[in-house]
Amino acid sequence: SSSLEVAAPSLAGFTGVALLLFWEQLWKRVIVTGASTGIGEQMAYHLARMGSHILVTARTEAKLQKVNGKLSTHTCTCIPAISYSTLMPAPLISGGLDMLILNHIGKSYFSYFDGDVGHVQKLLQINFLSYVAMTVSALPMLKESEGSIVVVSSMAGKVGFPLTVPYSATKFALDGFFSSLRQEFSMQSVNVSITLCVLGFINTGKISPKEECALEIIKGGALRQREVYYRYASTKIPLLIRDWAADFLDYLIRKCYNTENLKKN
Ligand SMILES: NC(=O)C1=CN([C@@H]2O[C@H](COP(=O)(O)OP(=O)(O)OC[C@H]3O[C@@H](n4cnc5c(N)ncnc54)[C@H](OP(=O)(O)O)[C@@H]3O)[C@@H](O)[C@H]2O)C=CC1
Ligand SMILES: C[C@H](CCC(=O)NCC(=O)O)[C@H]1CC[C@H]2[C@@H]3C(=O)C[C@@H]4C[C@H](O)CC[C@]4(C)[C@H]3CC[C@]12C
Repeated sequence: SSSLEVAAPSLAGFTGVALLLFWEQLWKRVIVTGASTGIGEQMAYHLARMGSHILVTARTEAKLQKVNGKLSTHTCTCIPAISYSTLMPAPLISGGLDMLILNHIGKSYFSYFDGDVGHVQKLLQINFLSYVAMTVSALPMLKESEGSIVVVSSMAGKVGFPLTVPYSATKFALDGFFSSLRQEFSMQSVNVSITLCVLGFINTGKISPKEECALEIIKGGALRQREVYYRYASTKIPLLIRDWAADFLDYLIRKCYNTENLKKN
């Protein structure tokens, strides 16, 4: 179909071709959270081109409506963050769910940890607990479809980067929860895949564009990969160093930061 043709140039290689061939059978009904901007928005566009039925969520209705306008026939729903623990948009999807892409994040700061426990708690609610709640609500449908959960995380959820303490804590929590859950799925023969996406810094330029990143996430989820690394070399290599020489990696990371103008706590 024309939608698949649009996606084709970016999906090079064997896995890309295989993915395109089985797309229709694999998963069509997808929820993308935090899809009003950034990587989530780009995932919505890719999925729409591939013919998926998508439900996008975010707090700001106006931004979502703009995205929805570009998606034409697809569903757009505004889910406020506060409702995440209790409300799941799943009932809005009639006929089931094939893939849940958990991507949204709350606002944090890029500075030394300021000791604000309330902020850590709030961020855990948005970046972690809401992911848990949505997973629990979606699980019956995902079990039924033998579908996939895709969790968007970060290098800051694998390595201790400075200046992102609350954010990093929420991303490490995701790894713990979903890695453990993956083990239990396997032990109980639950055929729902869990893909954790480890992203480096994404920008709008040529080095790590959000459009390409979004496609890599979708590909990894559809192929039921355990983890996605984007970009591969610049995320995977530091993680290999971490496993053998953690102090050395910490030192290399610190060397990249200019903290002269930062206020110490
Ligand atoms: N950009 C980067 O360099 C990197 C990003 N990542 C990860 O990629 C994912 C997407 O990041 P990115 O595209 O930069 O994010 P954006 O900041 O562009 O988008 C965040 C999305 O989450 C929504 N959101 C914001 N606050 C809340 C809230 N309180 N409750 C619910 N939704 C909220 C926003 O919409 P609204 O405000 O309307 O609610 C928006 O749709 C995240 O998981 C992030 O950790 C990982 C590594 C690097
Ligand atoms: C600087 C980190 C990336 C180091 C790295 O792996 N480089 C190789 C590559 O990028 O390919 C960044 C890894 C995660 C980033 C943070 C993040 O996850 C979310 C926020 C995004 C926001 O747009 C900027 C601030 C962030 C906290 C961002 C900061 C940079 C990272 C720590």
